[in-house]
Amino acid sequence: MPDVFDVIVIGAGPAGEVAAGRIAAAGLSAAVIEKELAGGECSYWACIPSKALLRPLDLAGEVARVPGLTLGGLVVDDVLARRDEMVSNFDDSGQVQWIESAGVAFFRGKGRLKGPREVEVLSGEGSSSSSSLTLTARHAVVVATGSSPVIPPIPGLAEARPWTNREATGVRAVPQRLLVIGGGVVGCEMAQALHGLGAKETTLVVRGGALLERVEPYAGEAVARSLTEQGVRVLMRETVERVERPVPGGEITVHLGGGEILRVDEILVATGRRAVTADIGLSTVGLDDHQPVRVDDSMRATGVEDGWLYAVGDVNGISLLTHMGKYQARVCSDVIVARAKGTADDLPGMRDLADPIGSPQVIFTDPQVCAVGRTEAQARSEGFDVRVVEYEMGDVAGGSLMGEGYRGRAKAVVDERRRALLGVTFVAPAASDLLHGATIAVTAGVSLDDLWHAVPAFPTVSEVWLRLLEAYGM
Ligand SMILES: Cc1cc2nc3c(=O)[nH]c(=O)nc-3n(C[C@H](O)[C@H](O)[C@H](O)COP(=O)(O)OP(=O)(O)OC[C@H]3O[C@@H](n4cnc5c(N)ncnc54)[C@H](O)[C@@H]3O)c2cc1C
Ligand SMILES: NC(=O)c1ccc[n+]([C@@H]2O[C@H](COP(=O)([O-])OP(=O)(O)OC[C@H]3O[C@@H](n4cnc5c(N)ncnc54)[C@H](O)[C@@H]3O)[C@@H](O)[C@H]2O)c1
Repeated sequence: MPDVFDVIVIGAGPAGEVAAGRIAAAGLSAAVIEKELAGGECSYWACIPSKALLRPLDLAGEVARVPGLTLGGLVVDDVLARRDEMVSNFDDSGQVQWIESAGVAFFRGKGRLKGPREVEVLSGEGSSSSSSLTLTARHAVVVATGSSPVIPPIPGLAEARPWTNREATGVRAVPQRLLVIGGGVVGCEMAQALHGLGAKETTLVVRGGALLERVEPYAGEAVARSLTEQGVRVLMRETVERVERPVPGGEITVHLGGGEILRVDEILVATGRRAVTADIGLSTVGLDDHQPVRVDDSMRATGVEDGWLYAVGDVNGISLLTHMGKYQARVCSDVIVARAKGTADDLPGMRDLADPIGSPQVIFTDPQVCAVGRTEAQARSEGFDVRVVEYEMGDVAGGSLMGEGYRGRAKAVVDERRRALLGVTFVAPAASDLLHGATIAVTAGVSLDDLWHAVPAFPTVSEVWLRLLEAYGM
């Protein structure tokens, strides 16, 4: 295997894989270094397993709304077996095969910058068979090392060996009594999944007054209501003060700030994630290794002489979402290839225009929260001339056909000056596929006058688009 490549990518998660594959497809030589499993957090411990656990619960909700259908019992072992299949039983040989078939050299080991354009690959660290080699990049190094969970400094918590997203998505035996700390996306999705799979006593401790703080407030309220109806105990404005687990693996005693004492079998910590920047040698090239790697809109790291370093995905801290990391990787690869070949590096696809608009996201709770662009509060704080329209999704014919008790709400944030959308949110069961229409409208700045001619089919839930325009006064 050569040790000089045009481009070296550190981390083979979704962002790193896409970057390496696209660079090789454009004719440059590329290497990717992975210390765990090719496919990254997303494939084995995040998006894929969490959605595999949530899917049957989603479907159960759908079936329960339609008279004439009876739901059979949920067979938890089969759900877990399907999850295992979806994560390829934690075997990444298929992904490695894809990487190699794309013409990318794959190195298993820990990648660490040694200086400008030089990356050390450490294999078998700590073992007697440890080895290291140094790779050199002719043009660029791309950091795609992702993120890791933050464990808050609560006395006794780290010693109690709490679950993170890894143990939660990889669950083998569902705990009867579960405490979830954090009311963000992971907290809400995993509280729903684990409660639905048998964690009868699930308590969600939220330090603020709302769930899902980054989306429209009504979305967090709808999810809080629904979790409560499902039997999850949602404690707002509550904190965990202290934790005791005297016997490893045994019962945990949790002291809450409000004075209550809970006894649980497991704690899931879902209090956000931190960019993986420590111990990857950023300080050897003059960068802070405690912060996300700051990049410009071509994904090039700022403050590095000669501009040979790039960062895509969670590690740059812009949007912690797989599809956005992969989009950034496409932008970054095309820019690197253009700069290497000396061709124009400012063509339309070569800048990150999507992140500043507000990345699309689906939160797979029941109801689902599907949002793109700015919330009303963001738009107002940025000084836009805002008008808001809302519509009850159960009131469109397609909505009522979804079943009894189907409820949902759509909200559009309009920029009055352009008569175009700044943001759209749908909060309803099974609404995920409505989102891309909104993403196109918001990203392309389609005017409401043009949207009027995009006639939604009857009787689908997408008729809510027409109702929103009518509510606006069209
Ligand atoms: C529970 C959960 C559910 C989620 N669900 C969704 C979802 O439904 N949709 C969505 O869009 N996003 C979701 N996300 C977010 C998504 O998982 C991340 O945004 C995505 O994984 C980021 O991709 P990445 O390639 O930047 O990083 P990662 O997926 O973290 O991959 C980084 C890779 O780099 C490797 N690496 C790190 N350091 C080194 C090193 N020094 N040398 C070599 N290799 C290294 C790691 O081993 C890893 O394989 C979820 C996250 C969680 C926690
Ligand atoms: N469906 C999806 O798209 C999906 C699913 C899961 C995760 N993700 C991504 O993964 C990222 C991480 O998710 P997350 O839920 O871990 O982070 P988050 O930032 O979404 O939520 C963290 C929550 O923990 C709370 N918190 C922080 N510190 C705390 C403390 N010390 N004590 C109590 N509460 C505390 C915050 O107030 C917040 O509510 C998100 O940015 C999200 O984009 C996406």
